[in-house]
Amino acid sequence: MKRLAVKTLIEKSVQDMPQLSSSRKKKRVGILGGTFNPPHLGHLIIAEEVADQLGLDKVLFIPDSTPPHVDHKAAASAAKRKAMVELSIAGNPRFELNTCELDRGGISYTYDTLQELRLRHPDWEYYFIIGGDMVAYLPKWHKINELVKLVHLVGVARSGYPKKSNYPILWVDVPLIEISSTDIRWRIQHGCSLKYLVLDSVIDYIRKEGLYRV
Ligand SMILES: Nc1ncnc2c1ncn2[C@@H]1O[C@H](COP(=O)(O)OP(=O)(O)OP(=O)(O)O)[C@@H](O)[C@H]1O
Ligand SMILES: O=C(O)c1ccc[n+]([C@@H]2O[C@H](COP(=O)([O-])O)[C@@H](O)[C@H]2O)c1
Repeated sequence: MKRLAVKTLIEKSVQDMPQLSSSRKKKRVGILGGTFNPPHLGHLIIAEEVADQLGLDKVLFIPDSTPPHVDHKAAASAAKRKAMVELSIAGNPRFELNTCELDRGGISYTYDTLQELRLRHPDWEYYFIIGGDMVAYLPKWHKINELVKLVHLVGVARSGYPKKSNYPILWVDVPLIEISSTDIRWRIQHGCSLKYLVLDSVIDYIRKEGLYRV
C-alpha cells in the first residue's frame, strides 16, 4: 500500500474509533512486543518502516516476561533478551526499550500493558505492531474486545500468513522479511551464519554468552 493510502486509512481508522483521540497533537507511539529470543533485523525493519509510514514519534520495544500461549522453555533469560534488545535498538533515536512487562512479571497480557502505559501516558496514541503470524490468534487474546478500543492494531505481512482478520487492523506494506527467531536459533544449533540477519553486536553477545546451543 502506498504512503498516501496508508495516511488516509489511518485517519479513517482514528475517526472510526472515537475512544482514541484524533488530535494530531498527541504523541503517536508504536509498540513492538515480543519475546525477542533473539531480536533480529526483521524486528528492526518492521518497526522502522511502520514508524516511517505512520509518522510515529517513537516505537517502544517491549520484551515479554512470560508470553501468553507460547512454550517459553527455549527462551534466553529475561535479562539477556533485554540486553539483546538494547544492543539492537542502540543508535536509533526513535526506538526505546520499555521494561514494563519484565518489571510486572508473570504472563504478559497486552491488555494489561496498555492499561499500564495509558495510566502513565494518557496523552499518547498507541499503535501495536503485530506480524501476520499473530493475527489468527487475536480472538484468543486476553480481553481482545477491550484491547482494540485502546490501540490501533498495525499488521505487517509475514510470508505464509493471510492478511485477514475480523478485527480492525491497519495493514502497513513492508517488504516480506523471511527472518524469524526460530530460524536464528536453528542456525546457531547448526553452525550456520547469522550475518545480515542479526546485528553484529547481538551476534557477538550470543557467542559470548553461548546462547541457544543445545
Ligand atoms: N520477519 C518478520 N516479519 C514480520 N513480523 C515479524 C517478523 N519477525 C517478527 N515479527 C513480529 O514481531 C513480533 C515479535 O516477534 P517475536 O519476538 O516473537 O519474533 P519471532 O521471529 O516471531 O519469534 P519466534 O520465531 O521465536 O516465534 C510479533 O508480532 C511477530 O509476528
Ligand atoms: O495479550 C494476549 O493475550 C497476547 C497473546 C499473544 C501475544 N501477545 C503479545 O503479542 C506480542 C508478540 O507475541 P510473540 O508470542 O510473537 O512474541 C507480545 O507482546 C505478546 O505479549 C499478547
